[in-house]
Amino acid sequence: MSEHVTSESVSQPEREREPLSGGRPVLEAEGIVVEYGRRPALRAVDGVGLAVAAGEVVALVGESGCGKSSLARAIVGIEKRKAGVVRLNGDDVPTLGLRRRSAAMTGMQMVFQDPNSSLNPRRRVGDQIGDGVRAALARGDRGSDPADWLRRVGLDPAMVSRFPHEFSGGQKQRIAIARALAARPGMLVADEPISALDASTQTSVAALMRSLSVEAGAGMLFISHDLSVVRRIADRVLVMYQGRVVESGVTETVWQNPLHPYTRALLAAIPLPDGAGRLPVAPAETDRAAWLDDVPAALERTTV
Ligand SMILES: Nc1ncnc2c1ncn2[C@@H]1O[C@H](COP(=O)(O)OP(=O)(O)OP(=O)(O)O)[C@@H](O)[C@H]1O
Repeated sequence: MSEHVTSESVSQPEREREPLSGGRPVLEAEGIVVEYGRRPALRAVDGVGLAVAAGEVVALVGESGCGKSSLARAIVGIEKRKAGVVRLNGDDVPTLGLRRRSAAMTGMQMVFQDPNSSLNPRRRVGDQIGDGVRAALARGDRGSDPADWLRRVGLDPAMVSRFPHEFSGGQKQRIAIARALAARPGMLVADEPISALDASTQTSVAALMRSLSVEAGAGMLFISHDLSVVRRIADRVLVMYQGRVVESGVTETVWQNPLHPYTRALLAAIPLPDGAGRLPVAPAETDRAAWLDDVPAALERTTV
């Protein structure tokens, strides 16, 4: 599935830097390092920097275990950073526990993979969307009507007093998205928000996330294994491999002309219409070193 990589084949042409495709940066992260355990520590994120502009969708892709979730959690501030800084609209984002973070950092909202664990089964969906509305009000932003949010995510506003179990998985994820956006965040971080959904609803939920976040002027970091959805909704893409961003750029540019061998392997493994094909398996140990050595050239065009 993945192409053969040798030390000769990894040298890349120098590329120009791509501008941000949106406006001003809402999120800036520099030198993020996340480690787990001790002696030896596992370095899950190894010095990643990125920026996301207001109204821009940036996708984060890479094989399982490459550090995407760790990076997302470090950005939001619910994972401890060993090093690095994160700024939201110029203000430092501290690392806090989940509960303290929700109170302090409503300017950045996260959408998780499983809406069953992110929604409270015992609270009416309108009340849960109301949490988002109250967060916006607490920051001095405009309020909004939870029922109207249901309408905006394609659900019947009359369902506002129902409980989560009365909705399908895709509908629950729409409710989680409504709650996040009702907080009027500057930045939405979505960690595999469509992978737990039926294939039939994945694309529509992803497209909805894009249209609502763009409309709200929020930036979005969108983590997904589904490269066809990524191509469709992301302005830019970051390719992560073994804790580092090995390539980034405007989505279509990366698709048409991937510079890094790992990106080429990743794109070559896009699932075929019949469902065959998967993300590439990791290369042999010798090739791993070569892939990581190749990072600077592929990042030349891309530093954000
Ligand atoms: N809480 C933790 N404690 C110890 N190791 C962890 C923890 N969370 C993640 N890891 C490890 O860190 C590495 C990166 O994991 P992470 O979940 O960030 O990857 P990922 O790219 O999001 O994977 P996936 O696509 O499968 O969700 C993996 O080796 C993982 O086993």
